[in-house]
Amino acid sequence: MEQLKQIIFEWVRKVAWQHHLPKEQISSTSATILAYGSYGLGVHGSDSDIDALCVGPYFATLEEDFFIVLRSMLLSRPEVSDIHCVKSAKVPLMRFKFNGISVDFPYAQLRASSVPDGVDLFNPHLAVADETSWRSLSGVLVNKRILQLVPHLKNFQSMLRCIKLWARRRGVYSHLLGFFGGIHLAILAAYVCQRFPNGSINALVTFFFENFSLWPWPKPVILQDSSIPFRYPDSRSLMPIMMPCSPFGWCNSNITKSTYSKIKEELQRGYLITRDSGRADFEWSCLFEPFPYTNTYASFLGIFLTAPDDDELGDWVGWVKSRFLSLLLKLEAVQGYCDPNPTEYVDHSVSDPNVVFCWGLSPNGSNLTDIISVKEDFMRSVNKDLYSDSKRNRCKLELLIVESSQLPKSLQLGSGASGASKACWRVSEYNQQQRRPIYSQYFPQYFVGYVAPQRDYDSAVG
Ligand SMILES: Nc1ncnc2c1ncn2[C@@H]1O[C@H](COP(=O)(O)OP(=O)(O)OP(=O)(O)O)[C@@H](O)[C@H]1O
Ligand SMILES: [Mg+2]
Ligand SMILES: [Mg+2]
Repeated sequence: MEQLKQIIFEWVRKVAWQHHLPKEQISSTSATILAYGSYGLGVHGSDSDIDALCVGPYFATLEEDFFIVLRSMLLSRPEVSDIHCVKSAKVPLMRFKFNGISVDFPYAQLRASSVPDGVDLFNPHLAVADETSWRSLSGVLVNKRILQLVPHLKNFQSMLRCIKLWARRRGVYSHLLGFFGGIHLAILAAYVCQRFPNGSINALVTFFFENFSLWPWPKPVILQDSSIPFRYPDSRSLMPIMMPCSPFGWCNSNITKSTYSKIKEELQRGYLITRDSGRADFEWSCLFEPFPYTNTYASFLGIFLTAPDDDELGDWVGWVKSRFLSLLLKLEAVQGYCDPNPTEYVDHSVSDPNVVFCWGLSPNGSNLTDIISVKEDFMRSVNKDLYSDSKRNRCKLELLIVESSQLPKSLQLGSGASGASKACWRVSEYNQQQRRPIYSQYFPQYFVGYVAPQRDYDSAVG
């Protein structure tokens, strides 16, 4: 953060000079960065990114000075790699790696000639340049508000770390895939801490599961004083959680029918386990056991992504993931239920850089024809607006139904709890043999997937 701050400091002076500001103004101007997200709350782990908001003065614009001047300054730094500009998002940002750590870096512009280090964002006279800057500021404001509302910071942090670990291990942590994101869990954890100000960490975790497994959803979770007037979320919102500061909107959520039911089951499981947390022989490790995908589902949808190098793979995976919600909804429509395991596996038998997703399918799911139509829809949605034709040729996507019995017995599909290391998916000979390809009827060059082979995977690979 200190190194980034230094870069921002140089940047704002360079921009002031480029805008021909008077010398005294150039030498006195300043910009800053503010941590938010899990890093700002002090609950980051090895899987977390750093979320840092860049706050700049009136003359430093988002379109040119941030996305062009600052980007090229960052590009020239040896610590920085994999820079991507996400310009069209509600909160536009740069995403890059700094010394290997992922950084989410949005920008807010103030109507001030200089932004000091300790800028007070709750100052009622704060002049924010535009709506986009307000949206970008909201992450920092929400964090600060949460920290103000929790009675005992250390207990809140420890308890939230436990809850995040539970959510990751049980496969219910991924905003993109319709599960909880960091912000949802932070608000739910803060809610429990508010109601139990003197609770030990054990008691807080236990109360979390009791409270939210019995919660009459879609009753909204509201952290602050409930006398604040608010409009109810729309009826499709299954687990509404209110942001704790003005304008008191609802936390964005992608929760679907399937992910709602998986989250509820996991909360219920947590409740049944932690009910006994007062017992002397209570084992907490049981709460954090990885979700047993292989034992739970008879078949999976394998989503195989490959690219010529790691940089392109990152881009490609990000793009395909941004289309995952439509795939999940379509699968739900034809299958009734789908469990989109958020873990990214790697097939080490394939020479190209790759990522494999493995989603649990309903045992009463529909037939292959329906699945083929789901695949075709998904390919259409991935290809629509694909940002480059060369990407289309170099990066590949395959969908394949894999029976659980075809997975090697040794393969435990856990839920990605093992930090940065990724699970190994071995499908070597299986890939080469017995597979009948299916091509998209809309994009004949596009490989939709394979018809699953009849014989058992284990016997195929010995
Ligand atoms: N769905 C959302 N609705 C509102 N704000 C969001 C949402 N997702 C992210 N944000 C904002 O961006 C911040 C960072 O999100 P991020 O996805 O990095 O999660 P995080 O809480 O930092 O957890 P992690 O440790 O997984 O990075 C959140 O704290 C929140 O302010
Ligand atoms: Mg984060
Ligand atoms: Mg982030």
